[in-house]
Amino acid sequence: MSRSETVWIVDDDRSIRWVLEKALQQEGMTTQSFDSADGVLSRLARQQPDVIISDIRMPGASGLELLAQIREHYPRLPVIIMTAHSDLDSAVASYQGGAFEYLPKPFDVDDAVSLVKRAYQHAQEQQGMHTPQDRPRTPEIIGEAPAMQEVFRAIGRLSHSNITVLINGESGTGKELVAHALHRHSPRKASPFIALNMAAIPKDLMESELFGHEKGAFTGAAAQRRGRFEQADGGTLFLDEIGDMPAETQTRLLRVLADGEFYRVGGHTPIKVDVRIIAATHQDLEGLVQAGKFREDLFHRLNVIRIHIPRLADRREDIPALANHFLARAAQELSVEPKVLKSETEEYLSKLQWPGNVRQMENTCRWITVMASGREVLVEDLPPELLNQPTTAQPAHNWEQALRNWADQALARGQQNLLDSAVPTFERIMIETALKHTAGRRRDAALLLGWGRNTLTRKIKELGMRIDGGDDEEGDEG
Ligand SMILES: Nc1ncnc2c1ncn2[C@@H]1O[C@H](COP(=O)(O)OP(=O)(O)OP(=O)(O)O)[C@@H](O)[C@H]1O
Repeated sequence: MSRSETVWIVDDDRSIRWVLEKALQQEGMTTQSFDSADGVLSRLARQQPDVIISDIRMPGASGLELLAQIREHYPRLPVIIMTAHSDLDSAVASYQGGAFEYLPKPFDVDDAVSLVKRAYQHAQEQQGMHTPQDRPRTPEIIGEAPAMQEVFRAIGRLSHSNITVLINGESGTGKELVAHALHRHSPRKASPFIALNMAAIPKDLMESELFGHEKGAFTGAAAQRRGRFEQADGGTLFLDEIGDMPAETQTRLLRVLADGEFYRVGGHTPIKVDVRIIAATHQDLEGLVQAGKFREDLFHRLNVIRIHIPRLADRREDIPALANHFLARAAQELSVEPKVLKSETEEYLSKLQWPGNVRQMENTCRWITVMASGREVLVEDLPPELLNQPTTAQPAHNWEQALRNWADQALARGQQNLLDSAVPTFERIMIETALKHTAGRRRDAALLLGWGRNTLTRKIKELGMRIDGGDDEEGDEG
């Protein structure tokens, strides 16, 4: 680097400022310290550093307010937010507010220094002053919907652990993005994140892909090769579409997870690795276990923490933000001006089913960027396949899926005795609906439900339901 990088340190705690100053200066960086965000805001108008590292809680403007101002006025200036360990909400907020990274306190000084260096390098790459390095920045995850907030919370909660995670969600919902975020926000972030899609690898190459092979191990093995496990040593191995893993490989994987060591194909020396596994699937793994297609013991080893990524149709409120994000990205890729959605178009897009989830949305935005004629995108400008689609018309069995999602999330939250609340709710809804259809006549409603009248009366009582008026038959109770 031809000139020394300038880093601004913002913290009301003098000892933290001091520690950071010393460490960064030792690495040849120029530092300037501030004891409040207010000081920084007034200074920024005149001068900008290369990187800012800021605490959240300070007298006056908070670090998050500072972050918001910087994002708005100096979007290229990377900000690292320091947060107290326990303060998960701030961690998530800083991440969503566009912080380059957040640094949990207390931190390791070396980590802080390497983070500052990465932030600097990233900003340089963004400005095209350096050729991109091998670590492409994972795009931020967009998600205001409650179900996505739940996902962010999980990422925050797991950010100090190396625990195995199983990610569930339909194809294109963002499983790989979340896996990558889990890695980036983990103690292993400085080590590799290696992704491998089980569905994309021919069955007979899978073992060598995962574990590597020795020279001459099989026809075509002309040289020794390190497998993905070795490449991911110290870091994270993301096994996508784990449900597609062949039975023999499952057995092998289970052994590796138990022993922490393996042999390359054709090899005789055990190789020790330290790898965190994140697996993902769009399939119902429990179902595969029951059908004998997935090893139960492997399932339990992977299913330590489960994160469910909702379908795009279950987080419609995020659709406009996602669409605008992808339009901006497509415009950047193609070096054209970004298209702008008319509000009717946004609304129309928000009502579609999106069976291909976020990936379909991303592809649609590329299509629009190339194909739409004007700068403003009208409904007519959308790809033809989106124009003749049922919109929010819910398929009749959607409630089953909704129920499934509900149960999945309740269990993921550690809830127990699910049926205690689910069954009465179910019965109450059925009874209310039937009574509505019969204008409150219990005898008829019982018939519609397929219960005897006494059963219905008993249920109404047990459920503590207050049924007002319309009951013409109280007298003939048997
Ligand atoms: N919430 C989000 N915000 C921004 N981009 C997203 C979001 N979710 C997904 N994407 C983008 O959508 C695309 C699909 O996501 P990803 O590959 O992570 O999905 P997936 O569930 O792993 O898909 P598959 O199961 O088909 O492998 C990616 O380009 C990803 O960057």
